[in-house]
Order: sequence, then structure tokens, then C-alpha cells
Amino acid sequence: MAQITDSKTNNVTNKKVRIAIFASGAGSNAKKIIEYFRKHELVEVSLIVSNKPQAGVLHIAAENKLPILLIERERFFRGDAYIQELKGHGIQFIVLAGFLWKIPDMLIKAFTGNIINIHPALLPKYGGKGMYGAFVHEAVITAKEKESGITIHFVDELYDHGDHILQVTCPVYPNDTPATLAHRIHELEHAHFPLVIEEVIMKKFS
Ligand SMILES: Nc1nc2c(c(=O)[nH]1)N[C@@H](CN(C=O)c1ccc(C(=O)N[C@@H](CCC(=O)O)C(=O)O)cc1)CN2
Ligand SMILES: NCC(=O)N[C@@H]1O[C@H](COP(=O)([O-])[O-])[C@@H](O)[C@H]1O
Repeated sequence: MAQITDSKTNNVTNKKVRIAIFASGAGSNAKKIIEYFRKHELVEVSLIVSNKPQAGVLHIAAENKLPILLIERERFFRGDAYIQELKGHGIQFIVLAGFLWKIPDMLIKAFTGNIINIHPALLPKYGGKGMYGAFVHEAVITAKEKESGITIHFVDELYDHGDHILQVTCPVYPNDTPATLAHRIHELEHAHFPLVIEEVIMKKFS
């Protein structure tokens, strides 16, 4: 078993790095991430967090026998941001995969440098409040962009503002609809996000 060093405490351990996936929707990215790390030697998906009781990601969590944490607005934004629950699950790293609430400063500080997000466009364009899901693809198509893509970035106190880790482009065709573009973007996300998560965690914890 390889050894992991916690970058904050410098403790060396044989335990796996435990990650939580935050998602509000269908969870196709969460599914790919869970599958990628299923038998991984150093990383494990330990918790699925959602703010939507009917989110498809919760079915994916159940199918994979993963614990879930259903969060409520009041405690998330004006309480402890569920930090105690996350620490109680031993969470060291947070992945946002279609999570639609802003991560509060308190949670950012508790996991400084250890929260990453995937955005379905080439930031800094088409980011910020209101820019999520189909709204992003609609804006890209309306602007007659010739290309779009994905941005994987660290999360800071602002929406879509953190340092970029990876951007990958794809074409936008004249006859594209938000749905056809979303499908092309999802293919990029599924191909790249698990690998980027692994690379970032390996750099930080080993
Ligand atoms: N502190 C941060 N929190 C979050 C970030 C971030 O970069 N910093 N990224 C988002 C994900 N995201 C884009 O990648 C994003 C998600 C949602 C919104 C948005 O406008 N949300 C609406 C609420 C929608 C709802 O409740 O259904 C809003 O804030 O009014 C913008 C960008 C995750 N968190
Ligand atoms: N701005 C945030 C945002 O729009 N995130 C996007 O939500 C989708 C979630 O899909 P999934 O639930 O199937 O993984 C993904 O395309 C992700 O980039």
C-alpha cells in the first residue's frame, strides 16, 4: 500500500484520501468518478453531498452503497456549513460536480486548496451567477461561438474565479442545440475530470 502524506499535518498514513462529491443533478460526472476510484489504491469516494432530495446523484450513491449527506440552505449558509459532518466522514478533498449553490467562505477556509469544480465552458467567459447547466450552452450558442469546452478549477469565494487546472475545447456547430452541445461537453467531462482529480490529489497528498 502506498503512503499518503497529509499536506496540512505532514502526517504519513497508509489510509486512502477520502473525497466527497457535491452534486445537485443527474450525477453523470459523479458516476464516472465513483467508477474510476472504485478500486483505487490511494483515493476513495467516501460521501455524496446534495442539496436536492430528488437529485439523480442520490440514486447513484445508493447503487454504489455510498453514504449521502442531504444539506439544507439555512445550516449550509448560516450555520457550520456541515464542516463537522464532513470531518466526521474523514473528508479531505471536495469535488463539485454540478453543485448549484455557492460554497460559503467558512467551508472554503476549512478545505483551503482542496476543493475543485468543473464548469461546462471556457472560463472566464460564460461563468458566474446564473451560469449553470443549459443556461451556459444556450449563451454559447446565442453568441455564435465556434468552440466551447470545459474548465476544471480550484474553488475560491467567488463563482468560477479560482485558478484553472485544465481547459479542454470542443467545436460548436451551427446546428447545435443546448442538448447536443451538452452531450459533447459531458463526453469531455467524463474523460478528463477523474484523471484531473487523481492528479491533483497525488500532488497534494503524496
Ligand atoms: N465559492 C464557490 N462556490 C461554487 C463555485 C465556485 O467557483 N466558487 N462553483 C459552482 C459551480 N458553478 C459553476 O461551475 C455554478 C453553479 C451555480 C451557479 C448559480 O448561479 N446558482 C444559483 C442557484 C441555483 C439553484 O439554487 O438551483 C444562484 O447562485 O443563484 C453559478 C455557478 C458551485 N459553487
Ligand atoms: N456551473 C456549474 C455547472 O453548470 N456544472 C455542470 O453541471 C453538469 C452536471 O452534470 P451531471 O450531474 O450529469 O454530472 C455538468 O455539465 C457540469 O459541468
